Amino acid sequence: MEGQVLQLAAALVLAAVGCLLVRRVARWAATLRALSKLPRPEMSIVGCMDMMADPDHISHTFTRFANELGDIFYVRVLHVPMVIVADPALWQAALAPGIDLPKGRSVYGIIDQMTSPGGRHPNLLGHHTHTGYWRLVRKGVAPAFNPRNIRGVFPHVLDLTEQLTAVLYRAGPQQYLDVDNLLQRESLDVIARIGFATNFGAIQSFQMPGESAQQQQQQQQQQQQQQQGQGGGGGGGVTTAATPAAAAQQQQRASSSAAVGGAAGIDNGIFGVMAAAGAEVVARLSNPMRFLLRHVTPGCRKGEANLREMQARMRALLGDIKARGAPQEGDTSIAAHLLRLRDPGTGKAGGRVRLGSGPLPDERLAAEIGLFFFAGFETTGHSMGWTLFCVAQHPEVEGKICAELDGLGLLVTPSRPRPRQLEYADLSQLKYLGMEAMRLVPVSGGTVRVSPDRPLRLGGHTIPAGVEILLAVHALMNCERYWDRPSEFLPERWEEDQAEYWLGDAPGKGPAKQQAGVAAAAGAAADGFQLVDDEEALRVDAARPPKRFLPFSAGFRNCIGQVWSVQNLAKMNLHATLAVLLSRFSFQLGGCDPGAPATWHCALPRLWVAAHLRGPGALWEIHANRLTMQPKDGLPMRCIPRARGDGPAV
Ligand code: HEM
Repeated sequence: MEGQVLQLAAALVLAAVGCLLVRRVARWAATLRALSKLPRPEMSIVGCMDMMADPDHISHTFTRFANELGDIFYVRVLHVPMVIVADPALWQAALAPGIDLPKGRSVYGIIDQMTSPGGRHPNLLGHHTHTGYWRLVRKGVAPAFNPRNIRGVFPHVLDLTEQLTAVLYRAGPQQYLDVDNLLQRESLDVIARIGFATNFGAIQSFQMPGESAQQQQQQQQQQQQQQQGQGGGGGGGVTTAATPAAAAQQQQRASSSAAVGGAAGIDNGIFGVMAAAGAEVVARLSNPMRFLLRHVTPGCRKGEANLREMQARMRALLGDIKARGAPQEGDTSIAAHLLRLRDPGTGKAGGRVRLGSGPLPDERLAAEIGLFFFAGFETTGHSMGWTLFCVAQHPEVEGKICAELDGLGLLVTPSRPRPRQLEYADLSQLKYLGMEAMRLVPVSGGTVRVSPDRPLRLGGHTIPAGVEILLAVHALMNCERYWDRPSEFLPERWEEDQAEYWLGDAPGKGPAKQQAGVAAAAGAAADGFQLVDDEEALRVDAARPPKRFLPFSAGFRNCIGQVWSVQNLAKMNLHATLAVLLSRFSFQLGGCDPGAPATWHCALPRLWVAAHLRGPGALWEIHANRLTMQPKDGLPMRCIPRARGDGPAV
């Protein structure tokens, strides 16, 4: 009798599992049937394996598909379909307030695994916009990034830039340095300093090629003493305050530096810890089995250990912050805003997160701190690196930047070896830095959303429920339909009025007709995006032409480092650092120069970059297996001080 009951139970369980499987397979088949009306690139049965085997970066692959197939198409990642969108109007529609599609878990779930053990405490980035948790954190922390606060932390950025230039001066003009690595370190130190009043010492722990650890330590000590002596001034060629604003800035820099300068720093190895954790995220994205095998195979165990190490560092940093006591009233750092977060007590906390009435629990705070570093340092560092990469290959552009800096009295020249110091107000005068390299080589892949629990009309196509949609930023900003000569580095394109917007005319076919463009964009938006059964809910602001330049994404879920449209953290750091670097140095790429060490040459020349970025024979690879778009083997450059008079003619 007992045996029969067991058999019956087993049969029922099997039947239930079978039903579930059949339903899943039927749903999957229906999804593919519905998507089959969308264009799809030719692929073998294993779908994305072809893309993974493709040595090109996935962002370039999607741009190529967008040029060939149109603004919306789909690919299969093994059996899982993903819709790719490259059209500005559809981007605008998908991110419009009131629509704002939920985030796709296949990507953000893995980022959660980096910031909390097993991804148990999802961070800000992956939460749905409509959850109480996302609103609480985003609204609570955004003021740290408002223009007044960003202006206030400008002296810190200058101070760290001085540390960076000190490394370059120390290296001398003959040495090749991995400038991309240094710029990431600078961005990491900036976030640590201004966000968490902590000295990570990532710039100072940069090891010069051929330098022993002992020599490096001595250099660090010397540099620290020098900074304390100068009140944080650093070792560059520019320390003179020419205006009262600069004098006040210098004073502020001295006190800001002193505020953190004495702190020992969590650990100099932090840069390596962050990089190893980032690498594991990427490994899990291409192979989600790594999570399941995290305690089994040696490789997966190591990857898990790297994530745990990063989490431990973030918990240690939180402990350090809490040990300072409750944040002061005027403290506008990210840390202070995080510590002040309280559940408003609406009882409407969304998702799986239940907020109590007290402060956020430590594990959530540590996860958010980890996210701010993860989201901010590589993105900003590589964006600066790519700008120098492009500028180094375009002497005419470098000449224009120098002319701009010279006009402001900021350029180091043989006759002006100690120009005045960069001021916050100068940043808005620098028109030539920034945008074009971010368009051509956007570091972020875009944003991954998912069609909600009802089918979606997008660009005239029906997308079934639960399908992930990649708003592909490289495709958007490099598509031939929306840009004139998209694969060329042409900073002058930003001199045109409204260059950020897609105004409707096909590029290269006559002047943009704004009115017609707006109408076309509005038509596409209204027509192109509705929930099948809820059109009214998805009205799009037809008056606005859609943007075609969105490196920071858009809408509610745009980058918090870019939350205000004026100078914000990402842009301020990028502009200030590049202005200081280019006013003092000319950068020469390794690989363009017969004197460059052979190890910097790519073994297999990847001609995409050479062809597209017009490098004079530069054999550069973009790392195909990284989340952010980054140079494969770093960015070897010689940094030639301008005061020697061997920079470009201005
Ligand atoms: C050039 C530099 C940067 C670029 C290109 C960039 C780009 C982006 C993009 C595209 C997103 C949306 C991601 C998605 O939906 O998947 C994003 C979100 C975010 N970024 Fe940035 N970012 C930069 C710098 C920073 C900095 C400096 C910080 C802060 C220290 C930061 C913090 C964040 C956060 C917290 C989010 C999530 C916001 C939310 O979901 O509400 N980013 N960023």
